[in-house]
Order: sequence, then structure tokens, then C-alpha cells
Amino acid sequence: MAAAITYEHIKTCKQSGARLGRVHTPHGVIETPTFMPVGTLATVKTMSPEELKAMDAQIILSNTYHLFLRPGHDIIKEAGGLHKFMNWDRPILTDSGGFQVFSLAEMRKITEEGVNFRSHLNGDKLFISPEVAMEIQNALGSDIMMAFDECPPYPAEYDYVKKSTERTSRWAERCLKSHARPHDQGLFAIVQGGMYEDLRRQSARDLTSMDFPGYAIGGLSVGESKQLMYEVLDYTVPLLPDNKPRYLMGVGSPDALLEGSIRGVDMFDCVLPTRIARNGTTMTSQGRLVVRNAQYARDFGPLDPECDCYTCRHYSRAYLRHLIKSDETFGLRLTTYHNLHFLLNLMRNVRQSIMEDRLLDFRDEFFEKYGLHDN
Ligand SMILES: Nc1nc(=O)c2cc3nc(NCCN4CCCCC4)[nH]c3cc2[nH]1
Ligand SMILES: [Zn+2]
Repeated sequence: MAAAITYEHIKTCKQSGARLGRVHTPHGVIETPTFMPVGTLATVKTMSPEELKAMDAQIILSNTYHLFLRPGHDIIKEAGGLHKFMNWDRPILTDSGGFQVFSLAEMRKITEEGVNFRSHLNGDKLFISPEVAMEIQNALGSDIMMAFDECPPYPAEYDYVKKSTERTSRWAERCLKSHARPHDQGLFAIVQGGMYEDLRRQSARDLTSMDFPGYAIGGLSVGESKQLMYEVLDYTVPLLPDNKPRYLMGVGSPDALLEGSIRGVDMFDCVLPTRIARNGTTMTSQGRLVVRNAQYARDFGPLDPECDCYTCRHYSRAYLRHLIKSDETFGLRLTTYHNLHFLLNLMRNVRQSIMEDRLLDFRDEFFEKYGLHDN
């Protein structure tokens, strides 16, 4: 039976070493490098599935931890799975809860068995382990599942990261063993190791020896500088098999998407575009633009003159500012629509630049316009 998730390499950019590919999943094909909008609670906040398709979102991300707490994976399973529950018939990737337990839950206690914690919603005593994380993701029916891992805090002592990374490798093996449907849902392992090259090497060696259909790079975008993140990518990405997808977790600023693609990363996700949109901060071809600022009160031009999205074709900066200042939900929808369209369009341009062997030139041109001269 065909493997659930397969990676098809199309070409490598002669100028940058970035790669163009396709990830084949039970719910369709993803062209890479790709950005995945985040739909934590089974919705990409304020967007409908039709709007996400209109901007060509090819895959979205949701969260095991959040859906476990509310509404509960049993309800979603009874609804026929997450695709049916949220009316999304394209690929879904679910994060395993490792990161969220540590960043959201209270009173968490980690043991070899798993993590005991209290719900950040109502204080209920809960427990997630590799086996529970797999039970939840199998109930959700996502196309790509993530192994249950610990994302060490940053900074963290070498010994702590070493013990944590070795436990994450043991947990990954337990996930593989307890995966109910390996042939029609793919399970990605998550490489850890903090900012320590030898621990990254050990983690990659452990996990690639278990032959997962795809590999994520975890433990980054946790407060370290972008330069340090790129340094870790420089030596970690080459440790991963080149015939499998590579997913950098939690990364979604335009510069990091470009630098990550150049280093051979295929998949990215981040709440950034949707989160900043809700306070009126937008990403435009001329850089960040905080449309709620007074300077736009009488600016009747489009948010981004170079953008052809629904928001930029029909509404002015003055109107967007008015809606955001008035806490009008439609304003959040319009800024979210534009920010997601902006990043999805950026990734389309990245793929086109790889096709034309000019991704470094594209990066330099983008940085010049976007105002990232220091990179
Ligand atoms: N299972 C799992 N393992 C990770 O190591 C991990 C590492 C991550 N690092 C991030 N960074 C998210 C940073 N984000 C930037 C915009 C504002 C909110 C936080 N998300 C992550 C998610 C992750 N999920
Ligand atoms: Zn736009």
C-alpha cells in the first residue's frame, strides 16, 4: 500500500541550494516550500475554508493539546474526524502537544511516562504521553501527525537538553509503535538538541534510524536570535534525509521563511500573520504597516499597492483603520486575509525563484523593499 506521505523532489535551485518539491498526502498534494496557516482550535481564526482555498492555502495546522482540552477528541472522532468537523478537505497537520503543554499548561510534571499537567482552561488534572498523543491524533484523523516531544526552553543547560533530547527519541519510538494507521496517516519525528551541535547530531541520528516519513526541526523559534536559528539550521538540515519533507516548526516571518527555504526547509507554520493581524499590524511589500496608526486616517489607497488580494482590491487603509479602531470583526477578517495571502504569495514567489535558479537574488530584492537591509 502506498505510504501515507511521500516526498517528490522536483529540482534544486542552482543559486541557493533550496529545493522545489511536492508532498503527497491522503488529502492532496502540497507544493513546497510552503507556509501552513495555523488553525489551533479547528479554525484559522476569522477565515472560512473557502477563503483559505481562494488564497491557495494547501495545508493547515491544528493542535492536539487544544483540541484534547476542548471540545475533546472523542467529539471530533464522533463527528467523523477533523476534516469533516471543520469542513476542510485538504491536508491537515496536527502538532502533538509537546510544545503547547510546556508553553500553556500549569503545574506540569514531566516523567519518562509522559506529562502530568493542569488544563489552562479549568485546572483539570490531565496527562499526555506518546501513546495518548497518538490516540488523540488518530481520532482527529490528520494527514500528518507529529511525534510527542519536549521542546526544551531557551536558554537551557547542556545536561538538561541532553536528557530531554534522549527522552524525546525514546518517545518518538513509542509514538511509532502506537500509531494505529501508519499507512494512511504520516507521522513526523521532531529533531531536538537545543543549540548544541552534538546533541542535534545525536537526535537526528536516533530519529533517522527509525525511518519516519518526514522530519521536523523543533526546539527553535523559542527566543534565540535569528542568526543563532540559522546557524542551527546550517548544520541540522543536512543531517536529514533528502527524500523526505523537512518542517521547521513555529517559523513564519518573511525573512525567516526565505532564509529557511534557502537552507533546504520545505514546510513552515506560524501564528504570526494571523495573530498580528488581529491588532492591526500587516505585512506589506514595503514592510510592516500598522494600519491602526493615525497617519492612515485619511489614506484612501489600498493597504498594499502591489497586492491583488480581496482586501487590497476593495478596501482602503482609512477603512481598515476605522474597523480595527472600532473593534469591528470585519476588520480582523480583512487584515488576516491580507497577511495570509501575503505569506502564501511570498512562498509562491519562492517556488518560482527556485524554478528560475534565482532565490538568492529574490531574497535580496525582497529584503531591500521590505526593509530588512541588515540581513
Ligand atoms: N511539538 C513541537 N515541538 C517543538 O519543538 C516546537 C517548537 C516550536 N517553536 C515554536 N515557535 C513559535 C514562536 N511563535 C512566534 C510568533 C508568536 C508566537 C510564538 N513553535 C513551536 C512548536 C513546536 N512543536
Ligand atoms: Zn492584500
